[in-house]
Amino acid sequence: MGALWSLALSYPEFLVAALCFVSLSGLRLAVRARRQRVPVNWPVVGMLPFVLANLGRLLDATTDALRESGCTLLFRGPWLARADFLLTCDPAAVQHCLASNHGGYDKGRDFAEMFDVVGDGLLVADAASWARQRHVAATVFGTPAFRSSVLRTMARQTVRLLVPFLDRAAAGDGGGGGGGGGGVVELEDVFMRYSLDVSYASAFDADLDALSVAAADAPVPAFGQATRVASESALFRHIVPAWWWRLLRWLNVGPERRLADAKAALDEFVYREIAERKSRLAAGSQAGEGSNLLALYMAWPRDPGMSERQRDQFLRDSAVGYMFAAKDLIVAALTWFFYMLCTHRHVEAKILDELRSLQHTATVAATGGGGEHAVFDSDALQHASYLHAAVLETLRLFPPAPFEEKEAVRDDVLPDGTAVPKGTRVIFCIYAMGRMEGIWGGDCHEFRPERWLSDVGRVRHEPSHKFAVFNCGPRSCLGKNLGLSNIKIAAAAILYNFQVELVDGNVVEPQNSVVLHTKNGMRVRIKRRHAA
Ligand code: HEM
Repeated sequence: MGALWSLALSYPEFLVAALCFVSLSGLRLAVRARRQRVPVNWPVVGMLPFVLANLGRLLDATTDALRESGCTLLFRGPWLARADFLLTCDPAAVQHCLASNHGGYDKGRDFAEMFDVVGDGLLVADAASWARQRHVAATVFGTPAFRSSVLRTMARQTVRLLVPFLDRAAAGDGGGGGGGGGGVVELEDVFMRYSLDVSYASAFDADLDALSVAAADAPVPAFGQATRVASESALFRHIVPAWWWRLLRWLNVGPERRLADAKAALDEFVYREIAERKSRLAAGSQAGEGSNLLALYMAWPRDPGMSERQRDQFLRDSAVGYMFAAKDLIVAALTWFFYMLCTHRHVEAKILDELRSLQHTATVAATGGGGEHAVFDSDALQHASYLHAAVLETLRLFPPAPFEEKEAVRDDVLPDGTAVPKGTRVIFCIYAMGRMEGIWGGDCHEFRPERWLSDVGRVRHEPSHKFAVFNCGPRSCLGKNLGLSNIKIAAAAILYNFQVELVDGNVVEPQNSVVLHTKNGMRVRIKRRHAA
């Protein structure tokens, strides 16, 4: 060091030249960073400045970067942070990694650690453990009694909770007040409570009533909030270097503390529920029977190699995984669906026409307070093709799970020739896929349900490597049809009976999370739709 310093002092022109070189390189990178949308790879910090500079619009900035890089780019994290990953929105890569070469890609131990709130459950399992759990889940989800019980639960919670809650809000009692008739509600919060009530009842066969009129002003139960907190923390763990969030976890501060509290809330609740059922079963009651998720999992023959503790943990991980899979994604889908309808009134009008033509199939339900409302169940909505198309179009632009992630278990090459060394994390940006001209055409940014309809008005099928919202290949979503039914049942009930208008000044934008929640919620005015 001393020798270098004396050399620099003896030959100052070297020092000046070195300084000029460093400054010019820095300047060149800075100009490139400003001009182009592809992230610049800075010395030491890698592409982290791109993330920090775009924190307010991470998904759109990532989409722009992918568009400019031809759909695939290598994201460089800070030096020594082991945070490099391959980012892609190329349907051929999706097909290759998630379907045809599925065995070459795992979720990976890093992912399981980042998403440890679901324990060793299906959502993070790999290899033999995944195959075993997938088999159990596919059997449970495929049980006709389970499916019809979940569909009944969706319609029941819509009639007894969602519609009365909004009816009360429309009468001006929904909190938030304000002029213009009707009442103001935060719609994403309403969906969070509703979806909690649906998934809770289908998992545990008990009513939580988080959306009851009586609970309107109470905070969402800790159990319900926990899944959302965990999703935000999972993204945080993806963005910052692993040593950083591990340190925060060790210190139990910041987002890691919130995550620990969320996990404790989930554990306390689910383990208590399991213990109660077990003791009722031991006492000879039929409490463990039924077609709810926990009962079906408890009835599954126990693996002889499993201890009682491991069995309880398996039940806990399965129930928590179900709440993750089934709850927050529906909330995000419903919220963005109503955002799209509020900003595309002509689509709303077409759905209403369709629902009116199906009016004879609706069930009329009393909402208390002397009011009556029409509600459609999943059978009644079988023929609502335009509604279905509008839901798919929302999911294309606002996929509830905006990213999918895998790790290469061996060296591989993507169809476009990109080399994937063993251990590389590959992140599929599903959000960007919905906004690529090369995939959906020049009008890909438009909300146009018609793109999903054939000439005779039938819903068009799109291959899952192009529309990967429910994943693609052997790990595809097991609850796709149930999820779509839930969205349509809730959406039809709301649309048919109420007008929903965005409250002025409420900017609705995506939050940085592994689930596409909104950043600040969505405040809307609810009015009764007298003309219905
Ligand atoms: C709009 C609603 C939904 C969307 C967009 C959605 C999307 C997805 C996606 C992207 C995955 C892959 C996750 C991964 O591997 O990282 C997945 C998996 C899964 N989903 Fe869904 N889902 C929805 C609703 C549901 C519902 C309602 C259920 C249950 C009733 C459900 C059950 C599952 C299960 C069990 C898996 C795990 C499959 C496996 O790893 O083998 N999903 N879903």
